[in-house]
Amino acid sequence: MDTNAPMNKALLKLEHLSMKFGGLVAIGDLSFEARRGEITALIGPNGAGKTTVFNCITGFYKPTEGMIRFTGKDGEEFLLERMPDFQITAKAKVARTFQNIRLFSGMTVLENLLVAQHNKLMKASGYTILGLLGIGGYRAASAQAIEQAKYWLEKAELTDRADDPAGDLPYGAQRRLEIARAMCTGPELLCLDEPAAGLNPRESLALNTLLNDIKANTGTSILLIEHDMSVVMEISDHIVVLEYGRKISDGDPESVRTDPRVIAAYLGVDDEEVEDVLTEVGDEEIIEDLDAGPDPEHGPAASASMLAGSVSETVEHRDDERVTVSKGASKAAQVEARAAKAASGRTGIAKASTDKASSAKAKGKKADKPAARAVRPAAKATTSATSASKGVSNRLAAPRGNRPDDLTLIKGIGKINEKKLNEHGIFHFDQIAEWKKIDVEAAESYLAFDGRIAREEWVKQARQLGKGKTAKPTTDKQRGGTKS
Ligand SMILES: Nc1ncnc2c1ncn2[C@@H]1O[C@H](COP(=O)(O)OP(=O)(O)OP(=O)(O)O)[C@@H](O)[C@H]1O
Repeated sequence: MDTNAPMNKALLKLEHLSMKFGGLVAIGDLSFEARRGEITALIGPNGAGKTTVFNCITGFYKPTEGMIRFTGKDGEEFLLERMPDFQITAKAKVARTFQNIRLFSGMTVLENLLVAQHNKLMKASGYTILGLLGIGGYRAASAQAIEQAKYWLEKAELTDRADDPAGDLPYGAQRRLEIARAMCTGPELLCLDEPAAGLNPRESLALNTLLNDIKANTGTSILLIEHDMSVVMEISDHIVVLEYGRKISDGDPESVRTDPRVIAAYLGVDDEEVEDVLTEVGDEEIIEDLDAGPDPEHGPAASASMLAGSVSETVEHRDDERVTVSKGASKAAQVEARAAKAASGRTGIAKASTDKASSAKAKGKKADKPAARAVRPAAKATTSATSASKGVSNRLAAPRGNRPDDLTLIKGIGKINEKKLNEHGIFHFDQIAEWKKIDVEAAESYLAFDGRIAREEWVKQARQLGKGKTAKPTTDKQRGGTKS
């Protein structure tokens, strides 16, 4: 692989990209670039449009507007939005992995890596039987393919499992195998869709090592969608943040993690992510202020952001569905509005936020939260609303024996979601372990998730955890019963 191509120059440039599904603007006027030799992360709350961006880059979707310019290492330019997906892989050398693992699970680990090089081998065979029998370049190409596979087996720490069926590997190892398989195609750009999803800390570390190794030694650039902030902040050179399909922040990890628009965009969506940002920023008062919702004096106007652009109040989604985005739903826009309003003498958003947080405290109450931010099809929302009104079927008034389980041991549940679950009468692993589809829908509704509980396999995790329970001290609130 060529590691001599000019580094830090734009390899991928998205220019005013938009993607609409019916009336739903999944991506709106998005521009950013990914530079050669760097790891660029694309982050944002659920439904922000990250996967849609990937699908446009890799040719799964044709964008409604805009350009995707890709400059190869020899200077050749490709307009990806005009190319069919197989050419994007073969000519521009863009490889990707998916949110859900897509390996040949019945094949061995090694076979998966060799199959990835099928196109290269077929080309070397000249598509003739003589070629396949070893005349011409096939033999050399096949030896090279094996070397390549061995190299990536080692890098992915999978040499010992080379002959095992891929489906038998632990989850984290399967993730690394997917990346190794993509690397066997010799990509210039590797697009990874949530590679750390469902990994334990040890597996996350192994993933970080692998990605850093790719960056340091191969010349392959990486575009990464990831919710795990420890991975994003640790390995990214450059982060682009989306909210409702608009770019709200773009910069290095340091500038992005302290950007109040970013913190705001994450609030109320995914408590783990919020907690991570909170920890990074270390200012509870800013968070309290952002969580307090729109400033009633200022009004939840359309975004004042040059970056975020306006958020439509109501958009249509295919013919039979309708999606509503609440007025003022963009929290990034709320932050900007407050920043603009900050009186003279205040030196920045942090000070403004602190002042407002103090005044909210002084009034002894917290402003209403803005309406739920998740954008989802009406049909689904209706089902969820029905389920939510019933609630989960096995809720309790209080934890049994005043000893709730530590639900944060379920990967995907942070302190905020645990609190919400407790408020809805869920305290124990066995309760979650028994959830049926309707219960999952009800829980998703009040946690404002869309498919995440199933994706993160909470029910399965709860079953396993139920076998070796971990209890934690009961709070007064929990002893006093629940709201639902
Ligand atoms: N094929 C499609 N048809 C209709 N709407 C779609 C389609 N694909 C995506 N969307 C909508 O576009 C919006 C952005 O979705 P997308 O999957 O890109 O978000 P995301 O940021 O990747 O979310 P997540 O983090 O949950 O994976 C969502 O409102 C989604 O419902």
